[in-house]
Amino acid sequence: MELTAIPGVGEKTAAALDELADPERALREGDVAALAEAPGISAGRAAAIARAAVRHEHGADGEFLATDRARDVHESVLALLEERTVTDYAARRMATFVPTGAQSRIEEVRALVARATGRDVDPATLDALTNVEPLVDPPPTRVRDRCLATADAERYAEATDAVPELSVEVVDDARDLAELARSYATVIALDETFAGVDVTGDVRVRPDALDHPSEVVPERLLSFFAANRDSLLAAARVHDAAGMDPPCDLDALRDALSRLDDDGTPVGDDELDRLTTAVDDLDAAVGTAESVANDHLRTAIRERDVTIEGTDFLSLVEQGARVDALLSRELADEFDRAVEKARNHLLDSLDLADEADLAERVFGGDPTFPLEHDEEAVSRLRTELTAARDRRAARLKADLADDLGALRDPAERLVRAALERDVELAVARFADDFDCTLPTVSDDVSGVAVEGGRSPLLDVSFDEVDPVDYAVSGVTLLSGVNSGGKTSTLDLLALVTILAHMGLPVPADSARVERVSELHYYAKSQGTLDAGAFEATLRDFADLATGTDSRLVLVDELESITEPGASAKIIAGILEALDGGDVTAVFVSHLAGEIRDAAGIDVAVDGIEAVGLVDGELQVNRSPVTDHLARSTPELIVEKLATGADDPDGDAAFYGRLLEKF
Ligand SMILES: Nc1ncnc2c1ncn2[C@@H]1O[C@H](COP(=O)(O)OP(=O)(O)OP(=O)(O)O)[C@@H](O)[C@H]1O
Repeated sequence: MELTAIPGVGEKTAAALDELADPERALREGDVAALAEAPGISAGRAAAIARAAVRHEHGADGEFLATDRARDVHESVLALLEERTVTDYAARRMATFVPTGAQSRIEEVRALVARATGRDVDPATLDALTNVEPLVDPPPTRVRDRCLATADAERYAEATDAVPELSVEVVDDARDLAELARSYATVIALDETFAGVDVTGDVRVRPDALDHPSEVVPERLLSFFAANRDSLLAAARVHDAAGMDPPCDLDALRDALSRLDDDGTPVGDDELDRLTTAVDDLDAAVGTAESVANDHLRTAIRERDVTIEGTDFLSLVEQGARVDALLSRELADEFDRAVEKARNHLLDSLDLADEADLAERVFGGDPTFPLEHDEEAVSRLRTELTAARDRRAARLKADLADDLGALRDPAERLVRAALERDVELAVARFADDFDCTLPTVSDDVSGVAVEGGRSPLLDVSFDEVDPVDYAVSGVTLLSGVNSGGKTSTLDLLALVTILAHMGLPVPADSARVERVSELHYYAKSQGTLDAGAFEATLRDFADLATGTDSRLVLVDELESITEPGASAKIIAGILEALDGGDVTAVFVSHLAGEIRDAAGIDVAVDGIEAVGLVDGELQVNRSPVTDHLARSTPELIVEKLATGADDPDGDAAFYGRLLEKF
């Protein structure tokens, strides 16, 4: 797909979208989360791009929603759908459901609806969905124990880009490599020319390293899974709860994730835990072991009677001979026992079975009091333990990355499927909550016909909405009492038409909708317009009258834009212009009779009829009666007064004369 061919996508946006791994897939599937990952593209903009891409792909670049009121009704529909989503992703994805006149797009969404309405909306799935989010790529973290090395400037730039986690060093020869091997635990040489060089240290020659970044930096894969763990586990739960076929073995995924902590370090390995604790606690354990030994010696010395020969005593006094000699002679056994206690403490407390030889060298030597550890032996032990810990961690990372590598693509699919399920469940809930059915949308239908239509956009609760039957085609005036439901009927027609062209089910027992390419819905003006606004409105209608696309036109009380006499003539003229075109037009008006009289064509007039006044309240039949000019509210009130009047020469005569005027 040529990205700049999508309306609204310029060179800059196209370049930003090109940064994505698979922009075409994201556009095709309306994956707004993926689109919003492109640099500088906000979530709102991503939705607008996805909408434009959908229309473009189906050859429907024109705007179906031609007026503000039409766009408002669409927004209200989206709000009802969004309210029924669990994830932000699905809420944003709803914005890609646009009405179009393109049959292929309508069919595409209807296929989704067919899948969705068969779904069981169970609480466990909805609950699991709360933690599903689109996967994120965490920013690269610096890895300091490894580096890449190359003698080639181009490879250097390539490596810096491909593996930002590692520092890339320029080397000229084996000597440089050897130098690096002293600073890094592992050096990965990228040039074939280094194959076979003999250098001390862990130097690997991997000319293909940049093609396998997860082998060079398994940390990348591990931090990806660590960062997305909650979402992946939740997506796995969604699959289980909803009985979906997962793209990978979920137990294997759970097992691999349980071996990873939040910063991407492998966990759950006893040997790594042992080595890590041993390194961390070494100094403290040596100190305690020393105290154990010295406590033993102190007690032994305190309890011992020492007999000292005269010569020894003299030598002590005269030559300052050390007491150690005495210790060695008199307390050799106790010293040995103290050393053993210290060694055992060190071995036991740090669990050093494998490093016993090195550990034992920490205590020993000539008897002294207090007993002191051998710092050099401690340092050797520390070096050995640290190296073993790092080797173990590296191996575990490599093993875990190996297991997770195979799960990387399935993980994407797992989360995407769960998020798409949220979209489907929201549609299913919408259809269920408002008793919807899939309408017929076809070129063979003329106009719109709704049976048992109940608009969820009314200002009364859905349970209290009276079902409306109405079929209309061609150019029609809709008359009726005040507050009878004329505007609500236009809203219902607009709602059904928009939903039908989105491919979605409609809140009615049944509906047949002509496939059109534009909806023009004009809301009632809030009062008489000034000359400029009046002129602008007439120009709008001139465009509408001269347009050639198939259209549904809904207009609410256009007469309120100017004085009644002029309005009737203007509306009659507009209806004449629309008549005979590829248009279904419904004009709500209180001047239906006057307009019909002024029009040079036969204009159909339907009416919402008040069946009477009960306790001052109008009783209304909400379904317009075809070919019927409904009586107005004033007429009904005058009629009521005439019926109730009792003085034939007084009020009854007056109301009677008034009534005759209607
Ligand atoms: N199908 C319906 N079921 C229940 N209540 C309805 C229905 N249609 C309309 N109403 C109620 O009637 C009220 C008035 O409806 P609406 O504004 O559509 O009448 P109207 O004929 O356009 O009035 P006006 O002539 O004053 O413009 C609505 O606010 C709603 O409360």
